[in-house]
Amino acid sequence: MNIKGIIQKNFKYFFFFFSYLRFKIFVLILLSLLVGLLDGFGLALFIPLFQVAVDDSSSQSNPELGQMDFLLDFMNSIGFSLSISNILLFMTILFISKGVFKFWDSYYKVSLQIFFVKKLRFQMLRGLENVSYQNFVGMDAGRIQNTLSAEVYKVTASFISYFNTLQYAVLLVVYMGLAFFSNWQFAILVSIGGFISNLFFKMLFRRTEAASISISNKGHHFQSFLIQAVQHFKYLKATSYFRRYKRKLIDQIDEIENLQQRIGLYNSLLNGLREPIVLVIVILVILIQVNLLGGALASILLSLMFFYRALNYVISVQSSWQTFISQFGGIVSSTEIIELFEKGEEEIKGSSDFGKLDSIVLTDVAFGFQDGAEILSNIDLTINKNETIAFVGPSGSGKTTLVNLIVGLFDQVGGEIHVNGLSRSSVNMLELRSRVGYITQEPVIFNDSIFNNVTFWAEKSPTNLAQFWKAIEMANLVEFVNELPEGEEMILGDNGVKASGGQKQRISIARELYKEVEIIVFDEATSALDSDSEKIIQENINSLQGKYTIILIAHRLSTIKNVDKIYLIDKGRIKSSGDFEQLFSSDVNFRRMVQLQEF
Ligand SMILES: Nc1ncnc2c1ncn2[C@@H]1O[C@H](COP(=O)(O)OP(=O)(O)OP(=O)(O)O)[C@@H](O)[C@H]1O
Repeated sequence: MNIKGIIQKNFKYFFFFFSYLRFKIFVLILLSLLVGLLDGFGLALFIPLFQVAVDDSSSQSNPELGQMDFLLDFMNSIGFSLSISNILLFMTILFISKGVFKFWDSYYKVSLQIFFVKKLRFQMLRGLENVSYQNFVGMDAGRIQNTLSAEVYKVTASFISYFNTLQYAVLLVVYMGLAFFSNWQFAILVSIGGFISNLFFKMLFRRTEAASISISNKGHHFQSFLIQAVQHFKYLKATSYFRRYKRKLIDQIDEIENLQQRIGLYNSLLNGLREPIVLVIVILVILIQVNLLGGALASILLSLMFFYRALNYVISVQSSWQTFISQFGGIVSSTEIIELFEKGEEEIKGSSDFGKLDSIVLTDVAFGFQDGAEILSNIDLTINKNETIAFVGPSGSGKTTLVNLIVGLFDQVGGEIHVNGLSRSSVNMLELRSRVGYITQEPVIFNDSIFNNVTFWAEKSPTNLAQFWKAIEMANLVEFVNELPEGEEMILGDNGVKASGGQKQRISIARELYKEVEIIVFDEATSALDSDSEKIIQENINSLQGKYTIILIAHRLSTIKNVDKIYLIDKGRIKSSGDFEQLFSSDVNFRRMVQLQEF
C-alpha cells in the first residue's frame, strides 16, 4: 500500500468529517491544544509552589522546574517574583484562561455538530426529493425509512464521540509532550507500554465496528418488515397471519440484540481492563525509572503528574473511540443513502415556459425498467386539452405505467413524447407535474385536518378559505364537512382512518381542485365502493369533464360511458381505441368485458 493509501485508510474518518467541516476542524484542534497547554503550565507550577512552601524563607528560595524553567523565567521577566502569592496568582490566571478556552472549545464543538447534522439531514431530504420516481420504485423503502429516522440519530452520537476522541487525543499529545519534556526516559517507557496495550484495544475496536455496521443493515431489514406490519395490519389481523409474521420480526430482533450484546461485551472488557492495564504499565515504568535509571525527583514527579493526566486521556480516547465505532454504522448508512439518491437523481431540464397544456402526444413510445422486459410498446396516442380519455385493460396490462409516462414520472426508452408540440426533453417536468392532479387507488390522506389536507398546509386566510370551500363544494363534500363537530378542522387520523373510502377519495379530489391543476388522473380504485359513493364519484367525474383534461385508469366500465376516447390496453400495447359505442360494436374483447360487468 502506498503512503497515500495508508493515510487514507487511517484517516478515513477524519477525511469524512473534513469533507463537511473543512478547516473548522483545525480551529477545534487548536482550541483543545490551548486548553491543554494552559492546564499543563498551571499544573507545572505546583512543583515550584511546593518548593517555595517547604522552604520557609519563601521569596529567597530559588525553585527549579528542569526543562520547564522557562515558565519561572517568564514570570520573572514580567516582574513577578517567585512568592507563594505570585505563583498562586499566576496559576489562577492560567486556569481562568483555560476555562475561557474550554468554554469556547465546547461551544464551538456543539455549533459544528449542529452544522454537520443539519447539513447531512438536509442533504438526505434533498436527495429524496430529487430522486426520480422511476429509480425510487427500485429502492428498498425500509432502508430509506430506517436511515432517515433511526440511523440519522446515530450520526449525532458518532459526531460527538469522534470529536471527543480527537480532542482527548490532542490533550493526550499535549500532556505526553509535557511529560516528555520533563523526563524523556520516563515518557518513552510509558509510551512503549501504551503502544502494546493499544494492540489489544484495536482488536476490540475492529470487532465493534463490524458489529455496528451489521446492526445498521439488519435494522433496515427489520424496519421494512415493521412498516409492512403496520401497513397491512388489518389483513394480518383478519387472517390471523400476524402470529406467523411476528416470528419473522422476532428473529430479526433476536439477531440485532445478539449483536448489541456482543458490542456490550467488548465495551465491558474495555471498561474492566483499561485501568488495570494502565496501572500495571505505570508501576512497571516507575520501578524501572527509580531502580535502574535514577533521575531528578522534581522532573520525575512532574513527568508523572503529566502522565497521570495523559493516562486519563488514554482512557477517554479509548472509550470515546469505542462509542464512535459503535455508532459509526449510522454514518455509513447515511452516506450510502445519499450516494444512492444521488445516483438515482432525476435530471430536471428544459423550459417551464410552455404555456397552458394544450396537447400531449405519444409517438411509437416504448418503456421498460432497467434490465427488465419491455412493459409498453408501440404506443401512439394524443391527449388534447379538456378531453377525457380512459385506459382499460386487464390487470398488469400497463395502464398505470402508461399514465406514469404521460405525467413525466417515467422516461420512455423508445419513441417520442411531445408536450404542446415541444419534445419532452425541452419541457421542465417539475413544472408539468405541478399542473397534474393525481387521485390514486388508495387516496393519499395525511394525518391532519381536512383544511390542511385539501390546501396542503396553506395559511388560513380569507382568500384561501374561500378557495377551500369552492374545492369542497366541487368535490361534493359540503354536507360531510358541515356535519362534523370540528368542521374543516377535523383531524383525519393515520391514512384517514376516520373517513370512509368514498370520503377519502373526495377529499383527495378536493385537494387537486384546490391546487388548480390542468390534468387530473383518476387511478380508479379496484376495490368496490358502495353504490352511493360510486354514483357520487361518477357524478364528480362527469362534472369535471370538459373543464379539465382527465385521464381515467378505469376498472369499472360504467365510469367511462361518456368519455371522449377509450384505449384498450393489452400486454403493453394499445389493442383498439374509440368512444364507448365504437369500441362496443367493433371490439369483441371490450364487448365481453362490458357484458361481464353487466350493464
Ligand atoms: N417497479 C416495477 N419493476 C418492474 N416491473 C414492474 C414494476 N411496476 C410494474 N411492473 C410491471 O409492469 C407491468 C404493468 O404494470 P401496471 O401497474 O402498469 O399495470 P396496470 O395495468 O396498471 O395493472 P392494474 O390494473 O392491476 O393496476 C406489470 O406486468 C408489472 O408487473
